[in-house]
Amino acid sequence: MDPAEGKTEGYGSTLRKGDLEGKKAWADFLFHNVAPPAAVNHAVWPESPEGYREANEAYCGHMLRLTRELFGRLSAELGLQEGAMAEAFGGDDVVLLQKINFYPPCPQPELALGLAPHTDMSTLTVLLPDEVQGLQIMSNGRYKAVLHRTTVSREKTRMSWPVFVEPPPEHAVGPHPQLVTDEFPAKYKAKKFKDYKYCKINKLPQ
Ligand SMILES: O=C(O)CCC(=O)C(=O)O
Ligand SMILES: [Fe+2]
Repeated sequence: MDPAEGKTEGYGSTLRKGDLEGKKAWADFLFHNVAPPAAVNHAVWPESPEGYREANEAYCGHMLRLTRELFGRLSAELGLQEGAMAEAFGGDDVVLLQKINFYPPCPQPELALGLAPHTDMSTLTVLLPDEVQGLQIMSNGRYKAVLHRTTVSREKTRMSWPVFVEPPPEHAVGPHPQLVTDEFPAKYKAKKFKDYKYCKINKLPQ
């Protein structure tokens, strides 16, 4: 994968990123789209374990239902119609990007982090962690991107399976018109999601 070039599928590692706050990043990961069907490239899905594809497709169906439910509730909470957020983020073309994080045991966990502090680029992230502690939520606020990072364990491998819910790349994202008023003017410019992602990955102003 090469996120800076817009290739967000495939295997990657934080190891090569060098130093962060005097610590080493210590994680491997795999990204691949699971929805919509037109965005799925099975060539980047792992061939093992057996049944991976079937399990993932079933999981994706549940994720789509959950996403619809969450969008409905989040819209209602903002005083919008139930379908407003789902529609604003691409309707049936919404992209589900599966990531699998692998944090091997690290002999000196105090000198390492799994993932450096970051906010996700997605509209929503649904995270399935295993039982090994590691996710640290660093700040919080309703509907704001949450800064978070992960740590590593001395003895245990940790894994996590976030699904990033994203608008389609060509889809324009920006403040919902019904939420822009004289009192609350637009804080962000509307732009294509792929352009937003490009700026975020390359740390360019939005
Ligand atoms: O491993 C975790 O618990 C979180 C992973 C994460 O933040 C990410 O992959 O963006
Ligand atoms: Fe994250």
